[in-house]
Amino acid sequence: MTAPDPTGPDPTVGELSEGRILGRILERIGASAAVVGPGDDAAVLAVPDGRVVATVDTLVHGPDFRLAWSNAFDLGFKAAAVNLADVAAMGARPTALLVALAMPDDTRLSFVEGLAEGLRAGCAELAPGCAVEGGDLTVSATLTIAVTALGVLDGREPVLRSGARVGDVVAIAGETGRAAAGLRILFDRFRDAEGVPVAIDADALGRDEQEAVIAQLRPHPPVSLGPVAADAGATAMMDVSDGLALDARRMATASGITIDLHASALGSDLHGALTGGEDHALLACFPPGAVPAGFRPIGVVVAAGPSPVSVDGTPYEERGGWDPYADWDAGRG
Ligand SMILES: Nc1ncnc2c1ncn2[C@@H]1O[C@H](COP(=O)(O)OP(=O)(O)O)[C@@H](O)[C@H]1O
Ligand SMILES: Cc1ncc(C[n+]2csc(CCOP(=O)(O)OP(=O)(O)O)c2C)c(N)n1
Ligand SMILES: [Mg+2]
Repeated sequence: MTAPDPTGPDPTVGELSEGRILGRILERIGASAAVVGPGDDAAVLAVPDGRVVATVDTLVHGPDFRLAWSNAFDLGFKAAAVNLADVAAMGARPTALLVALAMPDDTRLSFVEGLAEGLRAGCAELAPGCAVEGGDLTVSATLTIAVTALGVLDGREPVLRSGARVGDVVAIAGETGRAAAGLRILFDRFRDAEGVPVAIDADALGRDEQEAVIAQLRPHPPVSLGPVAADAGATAMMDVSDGLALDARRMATASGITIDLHASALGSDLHGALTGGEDHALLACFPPGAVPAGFRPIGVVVAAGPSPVSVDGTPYEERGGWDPYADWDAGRG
């Protein structure tokens, strides 16, 4: 038990000390799985086969989330999920997160606690055995959550974007377009006359709409299927963060082939499935007959054609996904 804060039940971080905020975080992130966990100058992690998988993704208030729509728990969960998906997409098992938090000084302590709880829940649900093993705290005008994720390959070879071969089956695990449908609902329905985001009224949404909004705010990528795909012989893999067409183009370009997607495998909203990001589905290529349970075929790898991605043989020429520099409207709210 910590002593009550002298400043009242829910002080702002600006009324507290770094040590006190850190104490509240450490109480909530769960047990360390590291050789040395949080609290020293750095964490010490075991590396069973001598290789570390390492990635970082940042959530910034404005282009990545709005505080009217995301609560602290969901933000923590999402910050974990987007990074765990990148580790999984290498065929690896996530082992540790390092979390850098830059917060405005009027951020409530309860918000920091919610973030820590969301990070813990994201690890527990998506990558059991992975935990927050360290991080950093600082003050900033813009709330920013930068998560570094580390993972191990357990003797597997990493699955790169560049290994797809002509004749492979293109398959996906997870959703396509759901999170983007949720984001569209938020922008269309939960802003005021000036376009400023307002609180979500869940009762105003049908069940499918609620699920799409949850997919946006608290995505559940199929993290455990990354190693499964690697073990099944995946030749190439990546997570779909920006949009299927855009990310498939990155894979096709890296591999020097064309990915031909089958429209009939992508559901009734083809445009949404091709362009919607943030589901963090795992897109992978497998030799014919090797697609493991949890993945569904959505296309084939063909020889490099006029465009890196085609749909039912027709070159796909739109950008097909999110670009933070081109697409952010500069709003925060
Ligand atoms: N500032 C940077 N410095 C060095 N490498 C970077 C930087 N930003 C991105 N990268 C690398 O470029 C690649 C693509 O990045 P990104 O589009 O963020 O991938 P992802 O969608 O998997 O997060 C990754 O290998 C990433 O590590
Ligand atoms: C308020 C808000 N505006 C816009 C978006 C859309 N958006 C933000 S990040 C993103 C895609 C992934 O982000 P990026 O930084 O490119 O992650 P990475 O590809 O590095 O994983 C999308 C579609 C959003 N989620 N929330
Ligand atoms: Mg990234």
